[in-house]
Amino acid sequence: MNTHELMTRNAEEVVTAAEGEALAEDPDGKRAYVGYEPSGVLHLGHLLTANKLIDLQEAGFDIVVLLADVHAYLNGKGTFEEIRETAKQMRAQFLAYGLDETDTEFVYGSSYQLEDDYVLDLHTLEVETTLNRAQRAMAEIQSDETPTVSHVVYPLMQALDIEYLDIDLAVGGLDQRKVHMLARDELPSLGYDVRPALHTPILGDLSTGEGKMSSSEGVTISMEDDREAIEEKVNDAYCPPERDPEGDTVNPVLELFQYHVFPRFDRVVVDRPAEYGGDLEYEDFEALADDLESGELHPADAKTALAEYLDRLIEPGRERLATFRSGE
Ligand SMILES: N[C@@H](Cc1ccc(O)cc1)C(=O)O
Repeated sequence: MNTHELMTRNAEEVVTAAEGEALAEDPDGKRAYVGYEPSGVLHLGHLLTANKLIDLQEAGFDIVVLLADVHAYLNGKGTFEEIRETAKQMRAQFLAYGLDETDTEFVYGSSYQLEDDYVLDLHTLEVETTLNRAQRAMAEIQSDETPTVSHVVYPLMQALDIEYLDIDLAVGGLDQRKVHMLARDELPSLGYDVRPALHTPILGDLSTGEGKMSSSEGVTISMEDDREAIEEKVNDAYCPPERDPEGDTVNPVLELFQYHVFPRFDRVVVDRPAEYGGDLEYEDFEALADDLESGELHPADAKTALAEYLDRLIEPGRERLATFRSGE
């Protein structure tokens, strides 16, 4: 896979596509980042963007993971001390998941977001941006409680992070799109460059294939889940035999293979007893999806394999989490 393919596989869009292409031509020394509000336990939502970071790392980008402690604080996620502690756990789980320690820079937001220059730039952005625009930027990030002033400061700080972390490519789920657009529109008013953004899709809920999968809404798989819990969730997952069911529904089992399993494994083996035709082997997602659609691969066998591969992916992070919890 060439650099541009690695960069764009499984991505929903790059804004703009032309800027993305230019970047892919020479990724050496270029910096890509994702920011995460610290959360104690990683779930598949975090891992989807982490997979993209691993792709970008392989393509030659330098990776920055922002542990967005101040943002979590602004978003009402606890006391500052709690958030800092959680951020440490999160970092350990990301490393265990497969981000290369020597090529990944972890930065705490609070290490630079409280400095004079940053805060003054923030105030300038506050003057430049309408309340309405800042609120719209937050619509898909902030949970449904009553918005507070902190919720409109939040996206402006996220925009500034791109400049202060010296980022060449901002990465995030599609829910970050409006913040990235705000950054593209407003950074030049401070004399800073416009940077491209890459967005990953938001996957459907495991049990229904509808809406969005996250820890707060619906069923997801997290690093807290043991093999049994993963099997249970995957077994209960919606898995229609046809590939593209009508409307907004997706096949979550296929999505998990596409976005989580195939990017991280060269080959997927589905165990099947000899009397049912023996093992099946896949080197790419399309072949597996075709077999599921044609009936060659039974949904129950696909689910058994999916649970096994997800378990393998999550295992190292789960162990780190257990070590953390036992106080080591
Ligand atoms: N907005 C991101 C967190 C984030 C914060 C600051 C950033 O610079 C980037 C990302 C989220 O929803 O989790």
